[in-house]
Amino acid sequence: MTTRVYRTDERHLLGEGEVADRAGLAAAVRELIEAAVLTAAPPADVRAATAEVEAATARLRTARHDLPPLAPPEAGGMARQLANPVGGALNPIAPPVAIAVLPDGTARAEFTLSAVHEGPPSFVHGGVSAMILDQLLGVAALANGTPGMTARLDLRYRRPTPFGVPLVAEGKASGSEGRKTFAEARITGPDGRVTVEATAMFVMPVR
Ligand SMILES: CCCCCCCC/C=C\CCCCCCCC(=O)SCCNC(=O)CCNC(=O)[C@H](O)C(C)(C)COP(=O)(O)OP(=O)(O)OC[C@H]1O[C@@H](n2cnc3c(N)ncnc32)[C@H](O)[C@@H]1OP(=O)(O)O
Repeated sequence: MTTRVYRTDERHLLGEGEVADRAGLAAAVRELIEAAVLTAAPPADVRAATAEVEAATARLRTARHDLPPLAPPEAGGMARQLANPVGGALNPIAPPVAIAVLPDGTARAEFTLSAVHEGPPSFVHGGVSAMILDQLLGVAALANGTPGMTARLDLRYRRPTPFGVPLVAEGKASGSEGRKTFAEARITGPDGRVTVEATAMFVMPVR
């Protein structure tokens, strides 16, 4: 099987106004997802809401692209991915994780997860923590000037990660050798204790 990789110039680029509209849609659908998981409305209301959601989906499907759109590059950069499943403003399934890069190259995000991210009862699903750390480590590798594809991601779940409270994820590149970049990161709970630690290796593929 070969997968076609689309070039950036084949992708639809959104203007700033469209980005704001689409981010608004994604935020509303994110609320819908939480409402769908947690609703205690009577069955007739659930069925009526289902019909309304189906109507909205049909309306949006009247015209579609094959792949998520991108935002135009900022000065001299690459076209920006806005529908990434970790923190992408246009992607309703993305948990609300906005990653900033600090002057020393640390990638950092403060975020609060919710009941829709539950794995073990009352705690965050380990795959959700892994997804967030993979992205944060990838941003740290990029900030180091040595981006790549995740080749290894090693996780140590030290304590259960709570939802509904502010969490901090931080990570940084620790070195690189040729096409390989190493990085480490962690998620910390509101009590300052680490819940998950991760190390990763990114490899820049040979084209
Ligand atoms: C096209 C652009 C690429 C980069 C773009 C980055 C943009 C960043 C932008 C924004 C930041 C966003 C952040 C994103 C974060 C999320 C990232 C993901 O989720 S990535 C999806 C999950 N990962 C995969 O699907 C990888 C699948 N695997 C592969 O494609 C290949 O295996 C790959 C590229 C990882 C390596 O393939 P080879 O053919 O280049 O590797 P060989 O030449 O065999 O190895 C090179 C060296 O690396 C070691 N190596 C390779 N893979 C290894 C592994 N899995 N474990 C240990 N060592 C490995 C080898 O032993 C070798 O080491 P020796 O030079 O001999 O010392």
